[in-house]
Amino acid sequence: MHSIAINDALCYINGEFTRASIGIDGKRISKVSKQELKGKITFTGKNMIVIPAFFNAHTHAAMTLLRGAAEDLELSEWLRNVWRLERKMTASDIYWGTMLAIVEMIRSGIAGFSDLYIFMDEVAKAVGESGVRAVLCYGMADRGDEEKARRELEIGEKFIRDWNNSFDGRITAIYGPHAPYTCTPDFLRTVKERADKIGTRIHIHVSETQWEVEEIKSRYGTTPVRLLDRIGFLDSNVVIAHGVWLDDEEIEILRRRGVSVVHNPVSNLKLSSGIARVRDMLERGINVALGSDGVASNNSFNFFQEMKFASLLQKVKYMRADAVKARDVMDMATANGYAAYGIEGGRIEEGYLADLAILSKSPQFYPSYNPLYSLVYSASGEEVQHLIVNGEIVMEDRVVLTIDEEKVTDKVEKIKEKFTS
Ligand SMILES: N[C@@H](CCSC[C@H]1O[C@@H](n2cnc3c(=O)[nH]cnc32)[C@H](O)[C@@H]1O)C(=O)O
Ligand SMILES: [Zn+2]
Repeated sequence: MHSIAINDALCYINGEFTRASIGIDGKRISKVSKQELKGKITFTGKNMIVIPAFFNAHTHAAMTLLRGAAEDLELSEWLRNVWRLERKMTASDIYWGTMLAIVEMIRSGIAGFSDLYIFMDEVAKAVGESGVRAVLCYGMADRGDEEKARRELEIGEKFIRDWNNSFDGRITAIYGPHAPYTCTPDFLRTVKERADKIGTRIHIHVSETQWEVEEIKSRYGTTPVRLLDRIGFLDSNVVIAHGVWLDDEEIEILRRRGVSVVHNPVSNLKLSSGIARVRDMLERGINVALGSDGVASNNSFNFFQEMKFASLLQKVKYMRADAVKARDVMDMATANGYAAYGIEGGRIEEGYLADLAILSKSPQFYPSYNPLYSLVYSASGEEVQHLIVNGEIVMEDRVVLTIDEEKVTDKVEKIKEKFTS
């Protein structure tokens, strides 16, 4: 008798859909079988599709608060606006903004996310209460000020001490230096040394825009990835967001160092940053995950949309329909995100964490040649019926069990007023 049994469903296993039953005990998948399984709670239904839940590998969850506040601007202009508004944010605002993000993510089949932001204690509380998984870091920027460097590092490290591995292992707390243009090489070197000492990962924005590449060249005489490599920053404990403007040699450096890259196609389009060389990276064996970025530059957490954009963009970038296939983006959205942060999830396999999304077929899933193509190219997101995270049901029949949605949207609407005055 398993605590949860999912019977006779079309399951995404090793890149294809096969009929199987899944048994869950504690926080892990304990059985994947062709036979029917017994469970205290069971899910059955001939049209059920089960996938490893998505992992949103780069976001700033509470930026839901600024969704729609700075529109049709490129990154540096957008950031100037955003940074002015972020100064008005309080700890409590961040809590409610994050809760809204989590509601949307759960409804889109996302079980876990990586967040780099401010007032991270509030983000951790929201993650704890809502039952999802997260890799969290306080976004640090020294901006060439030694005193600020010290303060930022202190906040970042206190956060790691307070929250790493909390809530039954659902939270992983890591280092989050913002970017090479807001952090000095000295600061980044210190962060890397500290991270190595305690064996912690690092998440950072790198090579997002052409402006960044030019800025780093004029300051340090080299490109962002080369700069990071020169200071000994890059290895398999580092996850970079974006990586839009990489040359061949930089891609080779990332491969050699085992760095993971998070692709954020919609945000990169919306801020007119560019289209990353995802095919080249995947072909060379780089672990590429998928992210929404903050929804002030997206403007929603819809991982089906994110997958579709990721695949379609690469097809025209390379003028090859097979540049990035449906299976590639499914893996980017699931297994690769977990792998980037060293979390044993993202696969329907015995021993893996039980983070699973159960979907039903919507009309646009018919006729059903192969659910993989329906998921990547036709889904709206409404197909996600139930979400299981760490072996617990957090959404059932599209009702998020852990969060009062109306309270959250009311609060956020009130908070918005201070940004418009
Ligand atoms: N503690 C830092 C703030 C860094 S937090 C992370 C920051 O990343 C910003 N951000 C959000 N999306 C992006 C992006 O796509 N590229 C670069 N920065 C972003 C976000 O607005 C937030 O201010 C300080 O003292 O300035
Ligand atoms: Zn970002």
